[in-house]
Amino acid sequence: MEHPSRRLDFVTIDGLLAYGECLARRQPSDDLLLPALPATTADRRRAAEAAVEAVRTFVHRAKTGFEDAAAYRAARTTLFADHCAGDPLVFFAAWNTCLASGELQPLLHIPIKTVSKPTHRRPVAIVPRADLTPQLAEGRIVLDLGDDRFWLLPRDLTGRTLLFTMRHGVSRVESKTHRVGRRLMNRLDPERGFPRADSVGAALARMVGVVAQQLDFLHLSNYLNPRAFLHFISRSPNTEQLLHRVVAALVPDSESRPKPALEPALESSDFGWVTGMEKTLEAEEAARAFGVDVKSAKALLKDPLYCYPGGNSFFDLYVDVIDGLHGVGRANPGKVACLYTHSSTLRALMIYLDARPFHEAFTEFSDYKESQDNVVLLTFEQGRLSGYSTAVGLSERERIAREAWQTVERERRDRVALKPRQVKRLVALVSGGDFAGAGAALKELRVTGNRFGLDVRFVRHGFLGLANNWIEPVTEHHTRGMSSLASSPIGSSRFEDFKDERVQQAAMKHLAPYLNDSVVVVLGGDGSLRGARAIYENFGVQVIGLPGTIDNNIDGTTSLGFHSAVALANQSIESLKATSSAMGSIFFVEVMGAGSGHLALACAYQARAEGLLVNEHPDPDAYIDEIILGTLKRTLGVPNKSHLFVVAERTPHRHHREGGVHGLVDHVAETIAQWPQRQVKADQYPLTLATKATILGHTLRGAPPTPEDKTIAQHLAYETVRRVVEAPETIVGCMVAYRDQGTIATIPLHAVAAKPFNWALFARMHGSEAGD
Ligand SMILES: Nc1ncnc2c1ncn2[C@@H]1O[C@H](COP(=O)(O)OP(=O)(O)OP(=O)(O)O)[C@@H](O)[C@H]1O
Ligand SMILES: O=P(O)(O)OC[C@H]1O[C@](O)(CO)[C@@H](O)[C@@H]1O
Repeated sequence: MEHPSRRLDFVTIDGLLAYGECLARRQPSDDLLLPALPATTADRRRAAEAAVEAVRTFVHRAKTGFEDAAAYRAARTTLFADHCAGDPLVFFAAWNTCLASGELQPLLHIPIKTVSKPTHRRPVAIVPRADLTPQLAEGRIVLDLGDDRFWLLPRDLTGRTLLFTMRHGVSRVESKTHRVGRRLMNRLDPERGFPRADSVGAALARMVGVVAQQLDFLHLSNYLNPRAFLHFISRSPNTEQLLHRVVAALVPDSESRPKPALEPALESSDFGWVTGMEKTLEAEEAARAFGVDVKSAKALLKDPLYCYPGGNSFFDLYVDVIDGLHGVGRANPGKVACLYTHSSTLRALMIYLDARPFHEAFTEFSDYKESQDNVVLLTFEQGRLSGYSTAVGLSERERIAREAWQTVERERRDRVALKPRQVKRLVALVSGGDFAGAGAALKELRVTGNRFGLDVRFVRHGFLGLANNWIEPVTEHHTRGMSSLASSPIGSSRFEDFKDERVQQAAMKHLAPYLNDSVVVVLGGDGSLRGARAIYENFGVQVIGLPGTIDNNIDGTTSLGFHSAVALANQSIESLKATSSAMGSIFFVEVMGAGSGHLALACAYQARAEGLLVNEHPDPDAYIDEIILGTLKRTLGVPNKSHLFVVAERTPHRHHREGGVHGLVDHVAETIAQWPQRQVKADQYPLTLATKATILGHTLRGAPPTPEDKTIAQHLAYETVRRVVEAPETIVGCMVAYRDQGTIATIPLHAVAAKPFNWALFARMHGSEAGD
């Protein structure tokens, strides 16, 4: 993520004041509740400059966290009233000046109870067919929603709340093109809004009806009685209009309309003086005020911490929504609550429910608009909100992704030429960075392959070997002792030319004799699996991929080499911890993983390292200053305490252009030397604290294979051979994945994706996980 101070260096107090004052002079209309125009203050500039310091203090104080959203709001109100003289423009200028210099970033991580994302797995509400396991279904009602998705409902509502969260659909002023927000009394569009609201109601009624039948059938008491539902709306008329349409569908014969309650958490964003403006006009106005192009101006307006003139930021709304919905859940146990709200509320909810950190999820859901999900189904249980999904069809994004997937998956199957028991030969190669366990996999491919009557060949040095025709027959004698060998006994390579289709074409000449009755097994990381996919899709080679990379960055599987790399790293880490605790020294251990921090996290977690610097971190400089130096400030000098930090290769920071441990050691040593506690007093002889870096680098790729890696390798290889012989249509064109407890699954090569970083574990390591 680019640092805000670089993107927003055009933002100045003068620019902010000029822009804010210009907007504050807009003529209000009847349906807009714009903030009052502040009195003209000659000293507004000076007041804003002074308030910048107060914003900094606010951010500093915020880092210690807040009990709830109300406490956060109160602190913000004090900042506004006491340090900005209650002038929204002074607040606007001071706040956004700090935003532009990057000083507000820590707010995205402040612990606010009930708003911090839980680090535990959430109870899921809606799951795709592929993920529906007996464990998930246990004790739940499983309802088929169509489209291969299932809704898991509790068998009774004791201690739980069901929340049906709906947005208004299409209103007269559309949030796609305009800043709508809580200050504009918006109504449903008569032509498009009413039918949309009716379809939301019909879909909900259908689902409620189906569940009720199932509850009847299961002899469970029906807690889905629409007459007993609670209804909550915002102040905007369109939410009440939606409520009436939905209730008409849920209880068609009802005489009396339910009385909804106003719920503040359902209010939309506060856009202050921008309310009602066209978004393009807003961006043009900002571009003019700051003297930049529209694209640059949008970078400011789209920032989640950007505070609208006279209004709030998206982050403020997020805090209110998440805290407020927990409140609704807590206050109504055993009930079903229908919540009628706005797109920004649902966006906040999606971001919260997504497992990724706020800033990543914020980007993912940035295009959350009219055409997307209309109903979010939630269960509040054990103090937490559960997973989500749509009830009215799929969201636009989901549908597109799903259709594309189905088409490609059909094409994968169409390309499988092998029939059961037709395969006669198996050709294997290892590609990309080498890894432990390759030997064990190759040996098992040879042994099981021969047992199933296959002629087995190995290619030396990966795709490079294909291009050079280094394909060799293999016998028992070649693989003797191979399973315990480190790295790849048949070599590997990075061969960038293979991305060129002409080079692939040339390699095909050498594979020609194998095209009819053979399977090619590619062992390697994500890049190698892309190479495998290329020859499958471009030339119809019958390919199977096996995951092998110390990075362990492929989703849905453990990759070969990972466990061995962690085991070897652990030996060095434990040695360094021992000497650290004896000598009081500080150690930074750099492990590989320039593109992904899974290896670094695993090494750091099992060794109980003091901290972990990875590429995925949104702000490594802040991590160095706050966590690494902060920890050392507390722990240096504690008797027998070790000080060891794991650093992923090339993690960028401002102390060296190569990142990683480079420059870090000097920076830490120099900073520590300045600390008062390190100043030597007369007659004192403190321990000399060395600060050192150890780069484990390629040693981890050549790690000896652990029993775990050898076992995984054998499972993967055995299943590869068995399935390609017996049911090739289930495995050709796929990566064979190793799941927990020895389960083997296949993932189409076109669906191989990056493994998300385990932020939950990261948070737990730092003692900052939320929850009970
Ligand atoms: N898009 C592609 N098309 C064809 N071949 C590719 C493609 N991407 C990668 N390859 C081939 O796979 C090789 C290995 O890829 P890469 O260097 O990304 O390593 P990797 O398999 O991801 O392993 P590691 O995790 O160790 O980096 C490349 O050198 C190239 O030969
Ligand atoms: O030294 P090389 O071969 O360029 O590879 C370095 C990369 O390979 C990996 O070790 C994966 O094999 C990455 O962690 C690392 O960034």
